[in-house]
Parts: sequence; C-alpha cells; structure tokens
Amino acid sequence: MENLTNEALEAPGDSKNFSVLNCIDLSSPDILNSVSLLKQACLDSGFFYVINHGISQEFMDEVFYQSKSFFDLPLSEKMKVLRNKKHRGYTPPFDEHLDPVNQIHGFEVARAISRIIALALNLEVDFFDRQEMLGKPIANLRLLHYEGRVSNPMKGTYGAGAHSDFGLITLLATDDVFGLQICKDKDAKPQKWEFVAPLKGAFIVNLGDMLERWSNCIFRSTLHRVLGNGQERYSVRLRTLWSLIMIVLLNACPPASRKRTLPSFLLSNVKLTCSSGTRKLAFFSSHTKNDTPNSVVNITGIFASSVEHKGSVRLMEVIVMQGSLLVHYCCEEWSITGMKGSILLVSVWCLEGLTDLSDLIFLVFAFVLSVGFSPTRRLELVIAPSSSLLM
Ligand SMILES: O=C(O)CCC(=O)C(=O)O
Ligand SMILES: [Fe+2]
Repeated sequence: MENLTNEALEAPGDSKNFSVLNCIDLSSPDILNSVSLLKQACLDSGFFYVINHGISQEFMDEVFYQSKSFFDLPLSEKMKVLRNKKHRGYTPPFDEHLDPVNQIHGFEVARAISRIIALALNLEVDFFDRQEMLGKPIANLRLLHYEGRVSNPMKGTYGAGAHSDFGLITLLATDDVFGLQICKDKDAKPQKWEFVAPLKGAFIVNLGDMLERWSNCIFRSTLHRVLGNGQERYSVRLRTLWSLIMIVLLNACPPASRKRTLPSFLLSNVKLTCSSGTRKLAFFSSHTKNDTPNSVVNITGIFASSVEHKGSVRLMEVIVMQGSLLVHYCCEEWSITGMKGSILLVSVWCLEGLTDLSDLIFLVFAFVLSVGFSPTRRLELVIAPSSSLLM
C-alpha cells in the first residue's frame, strides 16, 4: 500500500498538488492550435479539458439536479431500478443510470474530440469518426455519487480506487468538489498524485487504454482515482467504446520499451463466421515502420492469423468488441538461456453481461488456433465481470 499522508486529502490550496491541464476550445476556428494543445496533453497525461462543447450549462445543471434528486431517494426506491444484467440501473454503493438522450449529446462531443485526436495522430480527420468506429458506439453513461466519506489511501479506502479507463475516451463532468487525482507515472516510487481541478462548464477528457494501445503507447491512458474529503460529490461520466463489432489487431512493441514511433493504420473489412452466423467486422491493424505493411496481418480462413514480426511472433494483441465482449489477447515470446517459449494471455472482459457463451468459446479458440498453440505455451484465460472494470 502506498505511503501517503493525509496531506493528500486536504483541500488542495497548494498549487503544486495540481495538474495543469490544457484546455481545448471545441468552437475555436484555429484547428491547428487545438491539435497542438491536444497532442501535447495526450503525450503528457492523456487528460485535458474541453470547453465550448455545445452542451449548455442549463442542461448540465439539470443533469446534476436530477442526479441529486435520484440519489436523495430512499434506498428502497433506488433498489426498484437496480441494475440489470446489462449493467444498466442503480448499483449500490455506486450509482448509475442510463439516459440515451443524454448520450446523444455526449457522443457529439466525443465525435468532435475524436476528430482532433485523429489529426494529432496524423490520420485522416474522420478516422475515428466514421461509421465503423463511432457509428453505433458502445457507451456507458454513469451518474456517480460519492457519499461524504473521507478517503484514507493508507487504509486503502477511496471514492474510486486507482484505475485507468478502457476504451477510446471518457468525458467527465464534475461538480465543484475536488476529488479527482491523476498519477502520471505509475511506476514512480512513491507515486505522485495530482488533483485535477473542476472547471465550470468544461468536460474533463481522458484517453482510455485502447487509444493508448492504438497510438503505440504514445498517447497516455493515465492512472486516476477519486478521494473523498468528507463532502458529497457528484459527477457524470460517459465512456465511449466503438461500434458493436470490431477487431483491433496491433503489432505493438512490448509496452516496456514504449517505442516512440507513430503507427500507421490499415483498414479493411473481413468476415467472421462464428456460431451465430457471419458477421461483418471492421478490421484495423497498425504496424510500425519496420514492418512490411500487410505482412503484419495475415487473414486466413475465418480468422486473423498470427502477426509476424521479423519472422516470429513477438507480441500480438487482439482486442475484439464482439457485441458485449472485449477480448484481450496477448502472445509474448520469451527466451531464457537454452529455453524458449511463449505466453498466451487471453483476457475476456464481459462488458454488458455474458449473453452468449458459445461465441466466447469460439473466439478464444479461434485466437488460440490462429497462432498455433503448442505445449510450450502457457494459456491464461481471465474472465472478469464488467463491474470489476467499470469501477
Ligand atoms: O468521478 C470522477 O471524478 C472520476 C470517475 C472515474 O474515473 C470513472 O468513473 O472512471
Ligand atoms: Fe476513470
């Protein structure tokens, strides 16, 4: 457990406890300036503010008002809308409530930001904002209520524990109570946590793990957490993922090396035949400059086959949004004097409730077969309910 004093909980009067974030004005005609500010922020912490996003203050005030009214209801009332198996509804002690109307507003902001992100990655402006990507995004809107408890990091109690968000980007609106902290370097000892100040009318935006991966670890998905200081706190969070079905194949360099080359992206469509029929998939791959384009991804038969990197499979990650599933697959070769092998790690995160187990089994085995499983490989399969991720 980290070695923290209660200073971390004090209302941050001292500016050195703050992270100074760039502010992107979505209404600004100076797009080059926005791209530059956003790129700087994405390289630094992956956190920034957006202002003039087109969602009115009156609307946000109403959202917070409704949120507060809901959380003020007696528990018995709230339990009537207990979350369902798709994780929609009330979740004690955290509360969530899906409002599709509000999501439409949020998507427009996410779309506008994704266009600037694309430019910052030297991609076509509509790279992320196209039908396959954000056409029918999976998104998750939460109204969060932190009861007025005082967190104690030394005892491991938090408003929300340290995590990074998965997905593309997260939009966060908070009231004016401090609590959100980021840690730019998770490996630093001791870790340094900085407050992100609430900014009236702005959304705090942070990049998710997927964007970190897609950008070859250049853009950051930063660890963050929420500390309670005794005051009640409300926030509204929209996480955007992608369209319903998508495969992302990445021939990423080992994360440890954090190689600093911008990937180029290749987009094509493949068909996947699985237990519930043929599905059209948007297929994305990235490759580093050293790879020969197209040799990186070799699609055979019904599924993508292994990723070649200088003749051998080095590291491959496949992330599949299969309706409600997110499968994260990683194959890494190791070699210790005289011994060689590889590790296969398949994590299956069930985002919306596991509805079709046969699809899941199919996917896992397709992955394993596609790289040629051998006894020297260790296979780890992690199936985690979404609630453990959606903290
Ligand atoms: O409430 C906040 O300030 C942050 C919430 C958060 O990080 C999350 O829900 O992923
Ligand atoms: Fe988060």
